[in-house]
Amino acid sequence: MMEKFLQQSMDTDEKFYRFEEQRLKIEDKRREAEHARELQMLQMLGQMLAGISSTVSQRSQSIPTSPPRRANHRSYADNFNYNAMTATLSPPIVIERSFSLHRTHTLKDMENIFQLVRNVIPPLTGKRHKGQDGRIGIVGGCREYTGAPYFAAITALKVGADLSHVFCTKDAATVIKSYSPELIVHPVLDSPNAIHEVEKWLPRLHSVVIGPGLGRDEVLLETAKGIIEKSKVKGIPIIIDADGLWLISQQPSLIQGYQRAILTPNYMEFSRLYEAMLRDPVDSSDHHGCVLRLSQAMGNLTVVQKGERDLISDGEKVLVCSHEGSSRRCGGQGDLLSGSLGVLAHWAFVAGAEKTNGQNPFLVAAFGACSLTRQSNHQAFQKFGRSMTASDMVSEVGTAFNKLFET
Ligand SMILES: NC(=O)C1=CN([C@@H]2O[C@H](COP(=O)(O)OP(=O)(O)OC[C@H]3O[C@@H](n4cnc5c(N)ncnc54)[C@H](OP(=O)(O)O)[C@@H]3O)[C@@H](O)[C@H]2O)[C@@H](O)CC1
Ligand SMILES: Nc1ncnc2c1ncn2[C@@H]1O[C@H](COP(=O)(O)OP(=O)(O)OP(=O)(O)O)[C@@H](O)[C@H]1O
Repeated sequence: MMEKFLQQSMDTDEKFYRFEEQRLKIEDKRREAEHARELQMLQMLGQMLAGISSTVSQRSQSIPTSPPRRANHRSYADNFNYNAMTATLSPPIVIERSFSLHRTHTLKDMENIFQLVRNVIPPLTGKRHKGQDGRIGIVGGCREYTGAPYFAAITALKVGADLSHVFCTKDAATVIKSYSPELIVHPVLDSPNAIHEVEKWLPRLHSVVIGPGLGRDEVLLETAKGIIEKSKVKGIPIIIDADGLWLISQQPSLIQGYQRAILTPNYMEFSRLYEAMLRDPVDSSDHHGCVLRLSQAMGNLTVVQKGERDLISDGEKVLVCSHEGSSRRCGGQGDLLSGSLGVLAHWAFVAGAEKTNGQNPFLVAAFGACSLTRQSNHQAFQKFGRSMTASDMVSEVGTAFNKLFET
């Protein structure tokens, strides 16, 4: 009976998406025209600012704050034609410095980054339709672990995604559905043509989070590998967490150099990856250097090293998120982080260079997700103390988000 229910639910989804695809095409055309207008205005603005920027640029060249920009940095915004805009506008010097946080960072620097996060959040207006603010896919959930994909997927919705899909094994699907009617659950990961089953959905997804509750079964890891490869071909932002990171530590080339990927290792996962890539143990006296080096070794993709302070690097800069959380370390906190990052990575990616002041959107997204996770932790701990669990944190996501980004 449950299978029949799941089939019906998939059929309904299928129908909905056919209609939605039509609507999206129309909406895309409208947005393209809008972007062209914006671009024209920005080019005019760029010309006006050209005189001022050349003076500031000359001054900034004497300040050795960060390594040179990656040659392909602009590719983040290619889809949206922002490369023309960044070529016209001068580099955002002030924010550039505030991002160079490997030595010192002030409250003002932090506020600048918070502001960039606020910039990428899509406004709530009556003009948008279901799906536009984010369709996120979570790949994970097996017989042992059903909580992790649930936490990630529900957090994505609470942050503001419109639709959250979980791709899990058959065993896990009914359980995850029973936690929440809000989630769309696909019991496909252990089916014979699992990769194809997930691939069908990829054109409709804005980002994928791979790993929460995936487990380490060889067949499932092979499927995850196939999904990563298909997602890369489509240029979808990929967040890799938990057992997804186990896979990457075995086969780093799978994601190496794909700069639309964000890795979110905890202490153990970081050590595994670092040793696999750098052939050295982690230097516990130089956390900043280690996260920077790992990102570089992976081809400058974004690495979020979770811990007492979250360190975020794209191989050029290191951001530190030490927003107050709590001393409670219940399982599932990393799943909230990866789920929220799924949404924020999409928002930052499509927001365009002017909203992130030309900075790597995934750094901005990661800083937002870390702050949000820690704020949710802090609020839940205030209420529940030692009995606080990840579900209590999920209940705080909405108010934490408002407090950080909408006040
Ligand atoms: N409700 C659910 O369904 C949940 C399911 N989850 C899912 O579980 C799966 C496995 O994930 P994982 O994190 O347990 O595996 P892994 O990385 O091998 O760590 C294992 C060992 O590493 C150590 N260790 C960890 N942190 C450390 C630190 N900071 N500092 C020092 N040591 C540290 C620690 O070792 P110990 O202290 O026991 O010696 C720990 O036992 C994965 O799919 C995940 O998504 C979770 O999301 C939770 C909620
Ligand atoms: N020692 C700490 N002090 C304060 N906050 C921490 C500490 N360690 C982790 N955190 C917070 O918890 C978040 C998740 O980190 P954690 O190391 O628990 O991930 P994880 O092990 O992958 O989680 P999960 O249990 O979901 O697998 C971090 O982003 C950070 O906000």
